[in-house]
Amino acid sequence: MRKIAFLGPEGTVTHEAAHYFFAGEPHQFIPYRLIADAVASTVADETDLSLVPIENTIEGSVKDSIDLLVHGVDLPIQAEWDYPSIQNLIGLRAEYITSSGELDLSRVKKVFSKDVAIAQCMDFIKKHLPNAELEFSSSTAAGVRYVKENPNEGYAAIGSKLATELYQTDLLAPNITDHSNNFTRFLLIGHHPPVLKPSDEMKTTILVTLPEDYPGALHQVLSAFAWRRINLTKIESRPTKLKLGSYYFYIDIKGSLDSVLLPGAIAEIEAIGCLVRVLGSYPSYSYSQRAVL
Ligand SMILES: O=C(O)C(=O)Cc1ccccc1
Repeated sequence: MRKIAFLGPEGTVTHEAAHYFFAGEPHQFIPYRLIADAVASTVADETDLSLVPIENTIEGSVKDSIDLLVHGVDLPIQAEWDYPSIQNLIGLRAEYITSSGELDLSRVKKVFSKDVAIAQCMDFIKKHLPNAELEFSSSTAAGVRYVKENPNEGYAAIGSKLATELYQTDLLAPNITDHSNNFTRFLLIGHHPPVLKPSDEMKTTILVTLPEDYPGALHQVLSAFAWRRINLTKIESRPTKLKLGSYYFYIDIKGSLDSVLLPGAIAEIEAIGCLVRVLGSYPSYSYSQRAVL
């Protein structure tokens, strides 16, 4: 049985996703206050693995997670999954029912949620919650729990159905995400992988630092992949934090490090003076491939 750390408290989107990915497996899921705390527990060997949200269809990268992988820790990526992150408006229904029995969301004074979740529901907030201040919480479930603990204040939260059930709150409006195909990609990181079924798709993630004063270096990096017809699925620059204008490139590549061409491409970019760190070479699973274990 693996111990898997996740952003808590119980009922976060990550927790819901963990239940889905590991359905039927007797793993122990352990909640942490921050993604950084979850990952630190894996570094300290208190947990075997961490499940971290890395990217979202609407909001883009979850920067805390990318920066942890880039700067904070040296844990290999073992797998990735796509999960539909459906957000809901959650609260205590009795606070919003009018004398004629209708739900009046204009009474919501404050809405609590994780920054990425709020960003996924901005259209709904603008249209249906005209009087609500926005307040960030450390996770969606932390917001739902807070709303439960503070009744009669006109508070509501954005979070998962699982959180609605766990904190005995009501679903004020289901599925309020701005686009119906809102997916979040999760990474499983750590040194002790569970047994995984093979996937048709493998990915490799590398971190590249360009040599200084080398005009066209990024072009050369990209062309090392291009002429070998290796597909890149993501490239993002993150500051090295060492000096202004200096960046790491976080690159997701379709294919395994064991494939014929990829080691050659990496050797070529190293030859021009780039530093390359491999963050992992791992199976990639779509939502429908849940039975991976
Ligand atoms: O706060 C949560 O519930 C999380 O797990 C982070 C998150 C938020 C929104 C989409 C995906 C993950």
